[in-house]
Amino acid sequence: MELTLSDFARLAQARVPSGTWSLFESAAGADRALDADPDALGRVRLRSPAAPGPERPETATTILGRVWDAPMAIAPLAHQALAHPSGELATLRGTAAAAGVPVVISARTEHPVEALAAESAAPLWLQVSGPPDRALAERAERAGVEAFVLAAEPRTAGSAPGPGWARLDRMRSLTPLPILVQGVSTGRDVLRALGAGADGLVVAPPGGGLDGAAPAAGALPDVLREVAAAAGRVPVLLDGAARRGRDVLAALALGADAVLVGRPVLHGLAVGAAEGVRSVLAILLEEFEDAMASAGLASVAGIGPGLVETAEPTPPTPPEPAPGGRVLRAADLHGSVTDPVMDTMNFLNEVTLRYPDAVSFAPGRPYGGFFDTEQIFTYVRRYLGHLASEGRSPAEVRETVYQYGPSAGLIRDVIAASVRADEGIDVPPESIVVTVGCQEAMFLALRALMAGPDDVLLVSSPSYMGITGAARLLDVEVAVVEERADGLSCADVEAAIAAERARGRRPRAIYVIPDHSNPSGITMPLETRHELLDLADRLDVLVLEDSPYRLVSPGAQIPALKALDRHRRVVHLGSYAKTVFPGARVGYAIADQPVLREDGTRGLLADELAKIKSMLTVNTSALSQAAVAGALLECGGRLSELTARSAAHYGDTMRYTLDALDRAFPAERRAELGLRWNAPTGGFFLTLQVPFRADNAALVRSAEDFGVIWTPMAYFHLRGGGTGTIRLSISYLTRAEVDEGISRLARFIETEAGTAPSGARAAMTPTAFTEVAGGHHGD
Ligand SMILES: Cc1cc2nc3c(=O)[nH]c(=O)nc-3n(C[C@H](O)[C@H](O)[C@H](O)COP(=O)(O)O)c2cc1C
Repeated sequence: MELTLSDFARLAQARVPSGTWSLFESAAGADRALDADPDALGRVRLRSPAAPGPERPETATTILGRVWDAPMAIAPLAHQALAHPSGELATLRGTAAAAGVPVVISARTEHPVEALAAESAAPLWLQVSGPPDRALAERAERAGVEAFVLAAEPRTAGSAPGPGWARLDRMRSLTPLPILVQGVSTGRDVLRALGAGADGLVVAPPGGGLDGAAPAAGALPDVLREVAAAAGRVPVLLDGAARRGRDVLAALALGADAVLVGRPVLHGLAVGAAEGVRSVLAILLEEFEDAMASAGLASVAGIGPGLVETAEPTPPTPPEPAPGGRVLRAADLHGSVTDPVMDTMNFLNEVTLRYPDAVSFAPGRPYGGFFDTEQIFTYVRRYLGHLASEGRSPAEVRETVYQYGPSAGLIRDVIAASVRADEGIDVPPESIVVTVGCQEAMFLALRALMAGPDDVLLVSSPSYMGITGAARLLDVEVAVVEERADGLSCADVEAAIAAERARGRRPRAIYVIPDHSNPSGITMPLETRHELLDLADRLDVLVLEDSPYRLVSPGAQIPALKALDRHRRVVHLGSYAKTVFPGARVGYAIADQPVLREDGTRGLLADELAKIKSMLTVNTSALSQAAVAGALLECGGRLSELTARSAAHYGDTMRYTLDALDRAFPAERRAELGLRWNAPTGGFFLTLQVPFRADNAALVRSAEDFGVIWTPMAYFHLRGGGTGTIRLSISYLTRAEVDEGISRLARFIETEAGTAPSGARAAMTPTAFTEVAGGHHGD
């Protein structure tokens, strides 16, 4: 008869004194109650496959860069000598004999870490409780420990214990090894842990929160799902409750990456020392293989939420691989998929979703108060009427909107007239390509200009993520020119070009946002614009000018670089997202640079961009182009007339926000705190230098304790920096929201600067929260 883990439990109970047995059951010493619901995983219903999987599925998995034989590890266990005198040493031997999986050594071990390491063929992780200790961290590293597990702070009756985040910070400063945080049980815990630099999470069963927050109310599957969803790419380990191989499968299907096995190991130890531990793990592993095979799974990567049978409809899940089929590994996909540049904003978005009551200074989206659904129809009709007035027949008008259209765009003439009227940019329609948002214009320009591996794009830093993301997608090398306090310096650009050339590279273009930049809010002075154009001419580079905020900023604007461009050095990347509406996804490129082809014919760079576009998006939606052209025609091509109201609104909100900051931090207080901000004359963004580290951890504290969200400027610095600066977007907020938001921000800043008592949120009235509800994704 094949033994199961419950057989081992029974045998163990018979062997150990009853006091020891009740200690194991209650786990006195684990600082928390175990298993609010011991069969939580057993009750998870798994779907049966259409066809069985291979008899011996692949159980190996990669966690924190190491391959494990199976998605399980040994939980931290004190008191092992009560199960068998050889205790942890036998556990280490038994584990190594069964499978290459880590053993987490309890913080309460009685053995020096060196002695355990000497005994261990299994990877060792070390649990750390109490204040992190440099000497121990160093000894552990020297002994070959591969990761640390930061124990949850003990709960104390009636009082909330310290959250333990300072310990994580401290531990982070002591070791380069991965640190996993134990005891997370809510999405909020996850955000805090990730914000403080955790490399992995150990999920507490319901009832065991990390920071003394209310114990997770949900059942284990819900808790696990929530944590796994918030964790993203960081591994999630479920702490306990696996009693059968099928439980391991259920845990993984709910989102865990592995499970920690506790008491079954003690049972094995009590029954047969190292051999008992080996048997227990071998049984669990074999059962796990069987469970995978019955679920039709060939490998651990194929385990997903689709496996779980649910009563209520589930959100769409990634497709299961066909039985016996293969799954794609992210590591085999283009590097952009896993590049942190590509998901910098995810954390911010996650925070925004988690704290919907916070006032958010993060989103760079236009104010919605001026949108009017009917207007879309008016605009489209206006453009169709315009086509008819140009002599097109009804059939031709119909074809224009219903059919594919020219790749370069339908509305180039309307755009050419508009940029002439508004900006004094005098270019023929043929030099324009209408794109799917400005993002496509960037993509086309980079694709056309960046011909080989030596070509480099210069980008002023802090940088807009759209351009660095597009460069990453295209494998384009980026060289950074750091902005100074007052913006880009041409001497720095020249030095960067020289440095790149000295490295054998060919700088092709520099990307700039000259007006009210995102993210810094800085505007390039007129002299610098002339200087930059001269420099571009002299050093034979192009300037990619992206300037979406000009016409939604109050007052006269400094001429656009393209308006000053006498030698066709500027490719202007236009956007109608802020001026008309972002849902249209219409932008454009002005690329009037002459191109000499191999056959001696000439064309414009715009022709080449259109060629590329024909293979990317074919053409920009005719309906969207019609809506935008209709808007331009409505105002006689003068977009500035259409945007006069929104420009005044944004200008007013910017001034209002600056005044609110002034009131919150009068000059003297500002100086005491070392707090500074710039005062943009337009655009959506301003930046604040703050006297503390404005990182993800600070952002979570700000959202959670003060109800205010902002963007860390460090997100926009490609080569590090910006850690003491935050970006505030004013575009989406009403005056009431600005008032509330700045007063919350002020309390947060004072607290971070160590000058005000924490817990300010508790002092706020609940109505203050509900009145200003509304958090949104940032960009
Ligand atoms: C006797 C005993 C000692 C334990 N010691 C620790 C410990 O030192 N640190 C810790 O974080 N958890 C400790 N635990 C909890 C286990 O790590 C594990 O989370 C728990 O047993 C749930 O897993 P299981 O359901 O597989 O037993 C202990 C549990 C038992 C039964």
